Amino acid sequence: MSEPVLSVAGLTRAFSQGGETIEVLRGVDLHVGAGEIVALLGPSGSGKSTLLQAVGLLEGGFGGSIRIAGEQVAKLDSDGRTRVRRDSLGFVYQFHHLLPDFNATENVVLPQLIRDRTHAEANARATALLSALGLGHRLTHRPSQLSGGEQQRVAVARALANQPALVLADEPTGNLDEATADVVLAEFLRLVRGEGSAALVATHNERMALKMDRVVRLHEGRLA
Ligand SMILES: Nc1ncnc2c1ncn2[C@@H]1O[C@H](COP(=O)(O)OP(=O)(O)OP(=O)(O)O)[C@@H](O)[C@H]1O
Repeated sequence: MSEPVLSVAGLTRAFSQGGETIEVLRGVDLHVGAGEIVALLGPSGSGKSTLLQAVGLLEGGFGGSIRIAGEQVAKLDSDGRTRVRRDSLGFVYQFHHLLPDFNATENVVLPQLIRDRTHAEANARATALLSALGLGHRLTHRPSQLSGGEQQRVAVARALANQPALVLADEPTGNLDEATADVVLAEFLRLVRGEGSAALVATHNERMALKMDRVVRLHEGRLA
């Protein structure tokens, strides 16, 4: 069997707050295979975002082991973390975090230029991804000129722009009404599968979680 895209072992994270220590992650073990889409389910405050931030190398202060695409990344310095995020990871958040002064295409082009693609290559890929998400008619709209669902589709295209081995998504449809959320999630899953990426998707929505390949549940700081 090929090595998992993500292997987390004994992951811990505690926060000190007002003289009290809150142990949010108490030894999380998790493996995500190549191309596998895993739902990370848990109630509010159970530590889903904390886990995604650790795996996304966005936060320090955790203990344990994290391997991404075969590389131990838990102890990398800032340059190393930036490299892994750029080369192996894509991110989708509840709120899109698109660059407001750039249009839809440009938001998907920019991360590719950091990977040394030519402008023509990056533009072609951005157009293909956005068109696959039904945004072929919105390529030059800025985020403020797009609906919430359209903005999230652009964020999905941006996350997949560099063909990441692993997409980390934190409540990717949490800001959308139920009907729009269903459509955007279906498109997200179709595109991630089509691209062959793996994904770890945090949600508190059981119904959405069941549309993914596997569900893991965060409970009292561990995965069940
Ligand atoms: N910087 C911090 N300092 C202190 N406590 C924190 C910090 N960040 C998170 N926590 C606490 O850790 C717990 C887990 O938070 P986290 O955001 O990971 O939960 P979550 O499962 O993503 O919740 P939600 O579904 O509401 O987004 C919460 O009780 C939160 O208050």
